[in-house]
Amino acid sequence: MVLLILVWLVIAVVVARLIYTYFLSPLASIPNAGILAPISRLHWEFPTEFQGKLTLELPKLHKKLGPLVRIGPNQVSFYSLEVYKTVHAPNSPFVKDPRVYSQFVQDGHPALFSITDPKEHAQRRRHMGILFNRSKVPALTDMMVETIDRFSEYLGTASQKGSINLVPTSKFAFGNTIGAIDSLNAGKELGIIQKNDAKSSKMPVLSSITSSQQFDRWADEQFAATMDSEKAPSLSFLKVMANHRISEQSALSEAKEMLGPGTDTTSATLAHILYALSLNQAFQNELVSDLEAAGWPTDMTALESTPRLKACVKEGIRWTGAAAAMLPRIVPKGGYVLAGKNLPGGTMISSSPIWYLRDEVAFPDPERYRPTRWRQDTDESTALRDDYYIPFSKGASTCIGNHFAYLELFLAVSQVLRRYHIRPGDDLADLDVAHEAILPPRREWVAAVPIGRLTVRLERR
Ligand code: HEM
Repeated sequence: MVLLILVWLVIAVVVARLIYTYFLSPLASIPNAGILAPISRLHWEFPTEFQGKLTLELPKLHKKLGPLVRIGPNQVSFYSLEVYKTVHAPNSPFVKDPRVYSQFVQDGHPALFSITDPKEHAQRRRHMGILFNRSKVPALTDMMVETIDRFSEYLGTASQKGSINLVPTSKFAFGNTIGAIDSLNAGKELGIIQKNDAKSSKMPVLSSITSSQQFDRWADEQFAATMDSEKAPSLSFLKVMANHRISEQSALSEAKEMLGPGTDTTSATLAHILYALSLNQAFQNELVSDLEAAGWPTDMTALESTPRLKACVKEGIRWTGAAAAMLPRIVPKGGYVLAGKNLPGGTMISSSPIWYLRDEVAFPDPERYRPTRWRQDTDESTALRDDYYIPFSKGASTCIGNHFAYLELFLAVSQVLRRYHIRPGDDLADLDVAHEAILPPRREWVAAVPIGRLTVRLERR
């Protein structure tokens, strides 16, 4: 009898919860991503993300269902530039969701990316400006050129055997990044890389970060070497940070946290640009002529004043959409009206900046790599284009590395072109080499990962 009552009680609670979730909750009037999505994130959002399809599927659903889609009991996805501008405004009351961003904290010391308290975040950002502001980034030019030289040498050696697949250069795995940095420095690869690469076929960033003991050891060694004035490079991120009101421990956490957002993004973009250039020989030749005429500059002002190079890189950043993640924010206490719906305080809302980069009106044929779209004179259509170009997001947490990324990409594209003529890979030899590359199929987690190969052949000039 008691058991029967218990069973009925459980059923009553479940039914009451279902009635609340589907009919009475303030989110009930928002269309659902899937029939079971409002019950638990495990029913729709988590499995879709696990497969790397969340940011690929949601824009299709938004097209059918409108600017707001419920993806979990308390989670809403939005796709509207107007809403994006409100949520990511400079003094926005929508803060980063600590449940998500805390996953990126290293050693219990939150860094810029994972700090969720707005005041603490604003203060850290001011301090970090000493390295990342537009006026400071050019100081990194020599260091970047030196590293790019070694990277170009590596490409030359690798391509002696034939076509090379650029995906390992860009494949998203935190481990790959560390491996690339470390093998460039020491000429050897760390064991952690193989382990991470094996694990990172699913949800790469999580699996990689959790297997980070070896990484921590490696980072500590790098830190000790950097702080040792005899062994240290003349310009060092860690030293500058540690000498500017940021504790040594926080400086190390900043450096570690930055490896993901700061390297996978630019390496994926570079790989996509080189691939696209291999398929558009006419554009590549024109770009080389411009760079030759400008004397292969390495100065940032000269690089960004070379219109074809600027168009090449800007379109590469748009087309690659390397930072694919949804950026979860919390609706402030008291609730907020967005897209005509009153969302209660505490709701998690998110959107991916790369959706706006693929807007069909702002960027006709968004899947095509078309640098010329950045060379049109300013008019009404370019205003829309410029408004939708938000690869680095907007507001208080807009990417602090954007000038760094531009300089790195300007230098990497131009220095690789200086040494090599980029031809399509052998498997693409039948393709017309005068076409606009189409975005290769991919999966998207925190970063975008091409499913197939991006091959090119390099011929020394
Ligand atoms: C094509 C290259 C890049 C793209 C598309 C990109 C994109 C983004 C986006 C969309 C955000 C916002 C994330 C959020 O709100 O959660 C972000 C933040 C960030 N990015 Fe980048 N990024 C790039 C390169 C870089 C580089 C080169 C660095 C460092 C050297 C970097 C470091 C950071 C950091 C530290 C943040 C956190 C900023 C904050 O919360 O104040 N990124 N990036």
